Amino acid sequence: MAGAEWESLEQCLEKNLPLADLREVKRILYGKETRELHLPSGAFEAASKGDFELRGYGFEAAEEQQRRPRIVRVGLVQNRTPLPADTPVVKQVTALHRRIEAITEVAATCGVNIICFQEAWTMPFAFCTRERLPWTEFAESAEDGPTIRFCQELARKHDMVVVSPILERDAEHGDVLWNTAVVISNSGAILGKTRKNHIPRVGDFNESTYYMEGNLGHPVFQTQFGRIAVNICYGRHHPLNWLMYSVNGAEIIFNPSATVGALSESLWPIEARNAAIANHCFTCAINRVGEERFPNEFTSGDGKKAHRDFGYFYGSSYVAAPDGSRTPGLSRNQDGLLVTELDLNLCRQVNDIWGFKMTGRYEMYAQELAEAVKPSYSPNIVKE
Ligand SMILES: NC(=O)NCCC(=O)O
Repeated sequence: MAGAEWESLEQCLEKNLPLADLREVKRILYGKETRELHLPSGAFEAASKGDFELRGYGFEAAEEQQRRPRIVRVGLVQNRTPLPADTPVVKQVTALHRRIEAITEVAATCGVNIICFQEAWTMPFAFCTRERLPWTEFAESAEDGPTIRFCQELARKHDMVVVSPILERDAEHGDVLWNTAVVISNSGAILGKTRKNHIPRVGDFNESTYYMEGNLGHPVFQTQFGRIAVNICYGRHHPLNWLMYSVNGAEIIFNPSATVGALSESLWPIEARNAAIANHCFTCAINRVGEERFPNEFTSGDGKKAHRDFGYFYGSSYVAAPDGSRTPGLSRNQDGLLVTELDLNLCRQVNDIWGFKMTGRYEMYAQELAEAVKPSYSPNIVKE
């Protein structure tokens, strides 16, 4: 499996396909072409100086007579952990704060209204180790922890909604840990939090050692820029999880993730895009970048030799639209900021064309599912 030396699927296609073929391949792989967004030259200079990729795209919606366009700019941030995993905890968190502060600064100059960081962005993805210390020391309060206060400052300074996925320690309820995303309004007030509903038990993703399945359901947050929800990482494999955010009215669903190439890279371009299509909403898939090495070797009961690293986090963050089109991905090997302009009117417009909300048989599914989860259930298989 390719590591950092292979930059992206897009770059490979552009390099190797004749123009006419490239157009058709892109039409099928990405839907209709997304417009390149004009971003300030100073932003590109700052990105290049700060050693991260900056890309901008825009999705169009048709003009309506009775509604004005509902334009919003989202920023997706993917990044490496800047310091080795055995550096003292506070140093690692501080370095990540500085990195994100610099990228958010550039996002502000690009007019970003809502920014979302990657899953558990304040720490290395240490859940593979199943060790407690020092990794549980990265957990902090979702109400007044240092990262939340830092994000509140960012939100106020840049008039930006901030979606901050962290490892949460809930001191009010037995000091329990959760995999949480905190949504901070552009006023700086905490709008609320949402927790990861599904915990992976696959490969080295041994996250059930640290926290339980989320208990907050599928909240949707009304922001000044639209209704948003957060489906954290592994939740993207569960179509009903996406559906429930959409049932509650989400227009944009963020999917902050941490996943590696050998496990999921072929699923990555499909799942968030499919969710955008099926739910008539925008989806924003974000993945971290690079390799993270841990001080002690670990195994995961899969016959593989003991190892110290997780494999390759392949970045490739992208945004998908309700009409099935999507932006190209950020690179597989660099920190990056993807700025995307959305017209939220597209959600209803596509709903009116395809009508999945109208034709979905939710009552029938609800009844059948309510039966199927009963221990006495017998599957409806018709036999000769
Ligand atoms: N962080 C996380 O849930 N990763 C699981 C692997 C995957 O969903 O690709």
